[in-house]
Amino acid sequence: MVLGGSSHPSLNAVICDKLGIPLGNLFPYSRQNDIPYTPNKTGTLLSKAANCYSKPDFPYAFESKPQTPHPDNSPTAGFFNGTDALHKDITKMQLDESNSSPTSTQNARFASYGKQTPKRSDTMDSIKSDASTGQRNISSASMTNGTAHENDASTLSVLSKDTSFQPRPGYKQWVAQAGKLVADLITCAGADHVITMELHDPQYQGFFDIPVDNLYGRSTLKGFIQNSIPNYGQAVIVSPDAGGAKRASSIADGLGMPFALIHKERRPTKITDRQNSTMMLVGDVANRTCIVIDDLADTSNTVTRAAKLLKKEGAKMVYALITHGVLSGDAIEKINASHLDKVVVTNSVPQEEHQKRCPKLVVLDVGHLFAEAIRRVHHGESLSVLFQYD
Ligand SMILES: O=P(O)(O)OC[C@H]1O[C@H](OP(=O)(O)OP(=O)(O)O)[C@H](O)[C@@H]1O
Repeated sequence: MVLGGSSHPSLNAVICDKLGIPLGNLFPYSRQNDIPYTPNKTGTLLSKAANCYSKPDFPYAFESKPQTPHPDNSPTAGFFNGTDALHKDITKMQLDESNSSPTSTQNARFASYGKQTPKRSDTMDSIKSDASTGQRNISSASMTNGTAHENDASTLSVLSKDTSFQPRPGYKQWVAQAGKLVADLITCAGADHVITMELHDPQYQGFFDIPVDNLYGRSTLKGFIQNSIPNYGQAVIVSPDAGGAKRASSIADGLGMPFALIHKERRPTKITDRQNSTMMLVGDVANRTCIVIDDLADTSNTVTRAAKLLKKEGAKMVYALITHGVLSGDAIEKINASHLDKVVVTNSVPQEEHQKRCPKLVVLDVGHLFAEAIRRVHHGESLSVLFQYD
């Protein structure tokens, strides 16, 4: 399945058709909402939506039924679900084995789990004590004696019984629950491998219990800078917020270009204060071309406000290079009216309609990256070559 891939419909369809795999979709759920899961909490992005959740006639609730996988209910949560299921299998096989002597290699293997587990209480204790101090030293503990599958058995035992998540009083979860839920749904639906592009945070690969290959759009964006921006060596790469600084600075380092950072503060006290959140520039952009790099533009507030600030600070031209051009709501109108001179996006999101309405929009194709990744996965080849330019 291709996720977050080229959304050029015909291209995706051709890739999937040729390889005999189903066509996937975007994974926009990895960006967390900007409020904790408390309906009456005043937040920023989704506050208005959150307030309407508390109205009695509103048809949806934050907590879905059945409940969203969550560390508090570990039997349904992704990783623990897997280990629980495996643990149950092992226990069942142990019971079977106690009724009849093992006749196959597999039965003999699982029988050894049962025999070894009691002897490993010292190792389990050490893991338990490590967990209580916030450190999991499972790998080193499990290598102290025994074979790999013996270690697996005791580790599974510990994970499913002893390390269930205990929230501290007052602890608020800041997790993209929708992202975890959708990852679990995809896995439950039968996917055994996921290919994504530029997850908002690479850590979101951990939402999945199956292998994930997260591709990057940076090589494509770098190619545009080198081939289409005149005198790009004199330009400045700008990150519009601290969260994207690593992404933008890696491009600046790779091309030997200077780097500037905009500090975006999104901590208003009231819903209506959101537009007043402040942006401050660190770096010199006067009389230079600025290239704003970001992973996504949704409302396009971030890039349009960045462009306004950069022009105010003396920038000659402002390009925005964005991997995922979601461009929802009135984003296109904002871009048209903004100080941005050009907005460059990839076709990880369909751009045909956006292009008709936005003369500043340039679209780069990333279909070949997905095609190569799929080909390599299909033939069991390494994917690392696809990341070497990042
Ligand atoms: O077009 P917009 O609606 O303004 O959204 C785009 C911004 O949102 C994301 O960052 P976010 O605000 O989530 O902060 P982070 O990078 O620190 O996670 C993303 O990295 C962009 O900067």
